[in-house]
Amino acid sequence: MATCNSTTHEPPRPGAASPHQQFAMLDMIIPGFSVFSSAAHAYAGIDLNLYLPMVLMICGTIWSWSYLYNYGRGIVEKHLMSTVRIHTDDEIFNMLMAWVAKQRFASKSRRFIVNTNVNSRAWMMWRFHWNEDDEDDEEESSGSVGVEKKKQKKLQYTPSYGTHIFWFRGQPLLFERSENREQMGSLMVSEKEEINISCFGRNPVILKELLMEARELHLAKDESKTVIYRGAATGMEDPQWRRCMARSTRPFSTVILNEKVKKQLIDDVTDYLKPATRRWYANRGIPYRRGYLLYGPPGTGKSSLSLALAGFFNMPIYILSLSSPMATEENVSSLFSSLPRRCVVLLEDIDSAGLTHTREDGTVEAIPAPAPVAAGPTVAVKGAAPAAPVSRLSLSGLLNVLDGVASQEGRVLIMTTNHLEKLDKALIRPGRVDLTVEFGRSDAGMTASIFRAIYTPYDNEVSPSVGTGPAAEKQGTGDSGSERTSTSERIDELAREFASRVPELEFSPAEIQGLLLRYKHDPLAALDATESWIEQTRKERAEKEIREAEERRKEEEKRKKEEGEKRKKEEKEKRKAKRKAKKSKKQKKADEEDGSATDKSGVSDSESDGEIEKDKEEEKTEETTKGATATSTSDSGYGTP
Ligand SMILES: Nc1ncnc2c1ncn2[C@@H]1O[C@H](COP(=O)(O)OP(=O)(O)OP(=O)(O)O)[C@@H](O)[C@H]1O
Repeated sequence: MATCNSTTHEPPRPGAASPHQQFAMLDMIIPGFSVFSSAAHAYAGIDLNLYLPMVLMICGTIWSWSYLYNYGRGIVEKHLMSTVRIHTDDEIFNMLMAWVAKQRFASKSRRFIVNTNVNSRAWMMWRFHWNEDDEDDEEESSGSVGVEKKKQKKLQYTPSYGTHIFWFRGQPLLFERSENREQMGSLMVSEKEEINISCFGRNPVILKELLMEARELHLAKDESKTVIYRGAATGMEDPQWRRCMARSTRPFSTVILNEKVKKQLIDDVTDYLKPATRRWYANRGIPYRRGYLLYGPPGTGKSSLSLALAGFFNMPIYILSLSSPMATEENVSSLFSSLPRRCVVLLEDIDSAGLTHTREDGTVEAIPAPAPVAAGPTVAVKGAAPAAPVSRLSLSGLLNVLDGVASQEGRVLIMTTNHLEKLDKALIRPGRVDLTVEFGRSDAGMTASIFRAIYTPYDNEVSPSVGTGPAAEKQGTGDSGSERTSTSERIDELAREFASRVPELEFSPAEIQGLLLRYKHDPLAALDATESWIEQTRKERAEKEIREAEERRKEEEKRKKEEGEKRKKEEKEKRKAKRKAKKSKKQKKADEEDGSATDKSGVSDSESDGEIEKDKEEEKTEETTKGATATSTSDSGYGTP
C-alpha cells in the first residue's frame, strides 16, 4: 500500500507520459485495461503498471517466436522439403485414407477421427460410396459358443486435423490434415478436407512411392472383384463416372446360357483384347472397337452376363442407362470421352425413347433437366427458376458418341434391350454390334440348372435336407465324400422333377430364382410350392397386363386429346394471323388514299370488314359445331335410353 501511495503522489517527470496518458494508450491496445487495473489496485493492492512491461515482453517474445517459426517453416518447406497435396474430390484421397487407416501412426495417434468408412466426405463423392458393400469393411466380432459370429462395420482410425509425424521406409514424413467446410450452392455443405504429405529433402520420390503403395493396396482389395461405375450427373457439375461398388466377381458358370454362345463370346473378347489384335486393327485403319448386343425379356440374364464378362477379363464395368433422365446428348458424350482405355461399357435400355426414331427423322425431344441429387437433407428453394430443358439423346447423337471422334477405342461395348424390334438398323449394324446374343425365358434345361445352382452345397456349407429318393438312401453312411455325392445326385433328381413341373418358356430365370430363394434351404418345400406359385404368377401377370393395357389406353387418349387441342390452337392462331393481315392491308389502303375517302374506298372498306366478320362467323360456327360434335360423341359414348 505504501509503495502504491508513494508512486501515486510522485510528480511526473518532464517528458514522461502521465499515468492518464499511459492508461489511454493501454486502453487502445487492451480495451478496458484502465478499469481492470484500477480494480486490481483498489481490491488486491496490485499495481499492474509495474508488471506491464514484463507481460508485454512475454507477449512480444511469443508473437516474434511464432512469426519467426512460421517464416522459418515456410522457407524450409519451400526450399528444403517436398510436399504432395491431395484433394477430397479425387479418388486418390480414398486410396490414401484407406492406406493411412492401416498404418501404426494412425492407430497410435492421440488425436484421431473415427469412421466406418474413410472415403471422401465431399458430398458428391460420398453419396456414391456410402452404400459400398466392400466385404473388407466388415469385421467379425466373436460371439459366444454356438452363436453365429456377427458381421459388424469395422471402425477405422485416421489422424485428426493438424500435423502428425510418421515414418515410411525409414524416413520421417509429415501428415497434415486440414478441414475446409464449404457451402455448396444454397443447399448443402460439403466437408472438404485437404491432406498434405511432406518429406525432408528436395526429392519427392518417397512421396510417390507412398502413393503407389496406397494405390496398389486399393487395387489388391479389388483383385477378385468387379468394380462397378455408374454414370451420374447432379446438374451442378459435369457428369462423371462414380464408383458405386466392388462386387465379388460372378463366375461365368453361374450365368445360365447356351454353352456354345458363352464360349463364342469369351473367345471373341479374348481375341479382341490381345495386343496383337490392336496392332492388326491399327495397321488396317479399322477402328479398334467391339460391340455386343444382348436382347431378351427382363430378368433373363443380360446384366448378369455383362458383369460376369467384366469379372472374367478383370475389367471395370461402366454402366449407363439410356432411359435415365440424365442420359442427355451432352452428358453421354462427356461420359464416353472420359472412359478408360480398357473397360466394359454397359449401355442399358437402348430402346428408350428418342433412340427408336430413325436417323433421318432426327427428332430431338426436350425433357426437363434432371434434378440434382443430394447426399444429405436438402431444402426446397421456393420460387426457384425451373431448370432449362435439355436435349434428350437422339439416335444420331448416340451414333456420334459410339463411333465419333470422341469415342474411346479399346473398350468392350455391351448394349442391352428388351425390344430388339424397336431398334434402328443403324444402331446395330456390323461395326457397332459384332455379336448378338438372344436371351429367352427358361426352358427345362435352364430351369433345372437354376435349381441345381441354388441348392448344390459348396464345400463350406451345410447340405440342405433333400428327403428320400433313390439317391438319398446313400446318405447317412458316414463317409462325407459319398454323402456329398449322394446329395448332389438327389438334387439332380429334384431339379429334373422341378423342371418337369415348370412350363417351358413361360417364366424368366429371375422369376424362377425368386421362387427358389423363398426356400433357400428347403428344396422339397420349393418343389411343393411350385404349382401354387405358377398359378399365382400367372394371375399376377394377367392383372399386370390388364393394368398396363389400361394405362396405355389412357395415355393414348391423353395424347389424342393433347394433339386435338394443339391443332385447335394452331388453327385459331392461323385465323388470328389472317385477320391481322387483312386489317393491316385495310389500314394500308386507307393510308394510301390519304384520308380522302371516296365512295369506292368506302365500298372496299366495308368489303374487308365484311370479310373479317365472315371469318369470325366461320370461327364461331366451327366452335359451335365442334361443341355439338363433342356433346353428341359423349352422348353416344354413354348411350341414351
Ligand atoms: N440366365 C441366367 N442365369 C443366371 N441367373 C440369371 C439368369 N437370368 C436371370 N438371372 C438372375 O435373375 C436376376 C436378374 O437378372 P438380370 O438383371 O441379369 O436380368 P436382365 O436380363 O438384365 O434384366 P433387365 O432386362 O430387366 O435388365 C439376377 O439375380 C440373376 O442372377
